[in-house]
Amino acid sequence: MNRLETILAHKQREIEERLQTVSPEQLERDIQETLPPPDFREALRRPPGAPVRLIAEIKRASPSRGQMAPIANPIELAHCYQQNGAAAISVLTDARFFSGSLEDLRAIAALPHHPPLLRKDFILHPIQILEARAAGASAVLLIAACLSPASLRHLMAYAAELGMSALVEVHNEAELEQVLTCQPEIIGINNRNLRTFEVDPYTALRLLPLIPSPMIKVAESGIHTPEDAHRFADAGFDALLVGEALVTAANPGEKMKELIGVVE
Ligand SMILES: O=P(O)(O)OC[C@@H](O)[C@@H](O)c1c[nH]c2ccccc12
Repeated sequence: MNRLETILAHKQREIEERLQTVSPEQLERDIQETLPPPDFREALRRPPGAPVRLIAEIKRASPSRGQMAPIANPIELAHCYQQNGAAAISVLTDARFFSGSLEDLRAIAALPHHPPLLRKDFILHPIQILEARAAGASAVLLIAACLSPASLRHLMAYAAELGMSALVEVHNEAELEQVLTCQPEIIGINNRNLRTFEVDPYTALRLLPLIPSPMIKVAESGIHTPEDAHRFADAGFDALLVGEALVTAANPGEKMKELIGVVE
């Protein structure tokens, strides 16, 4: 099994357990009592001449890096991201491989005037989108490598029904071609191959010209230096998704300024 297959096998089991314990009706009632979440898509849109947007990620660990940062207080880190101009915050909610949780997301969603939150997980079933919305997320990640075109379309429609956005992630031309038939509003190009966890920073630059212009384009993974940020910003990406470089920085707020400060 490659790394992605191992993760997905585990995720299927986790979803089966969740379906035994959570009540969709209760989640729907909870949602009715909350305000609609802030608009993720609008937060990422970059008008001509404006600086590139930054999606700052809360990430403790990953299969490729192991434990990266303890992040004992995710609310404090989210607050720092908010103070330093994050357009949105990505919260890894997978526990087994990334040491995250839906609790992290819920706690951050309680911050006043927080930026839109993305549930970053391996989403295979609508219950995960319902849980994300109930926890306060504005958006979910949908990974083309994990989903058939039919299930991608179904999950995108369900997110829209709940007033949420979907960040649809691709890693190569074939995935992009499939995904474009579903007409997503936001496409993320992951420089990291989830089957091997290797990063090739040219992936996003190579695929960018193949994306029709009204779609919002996000470059993901392996962005560490101002030069990296500059390269993707100049190429025309609306937003950059950055995890490791921020969570391992001695001063994540300074690191954010360093990354977005260099782009005009
Ligand atoms: O830590 P990095 O290299 O800055 O990467 C962030 C983000 O792109 C990465 O966490 C990610 C992108 N797509 C994913 C899918 C699943 C898990 C994680 C990811």
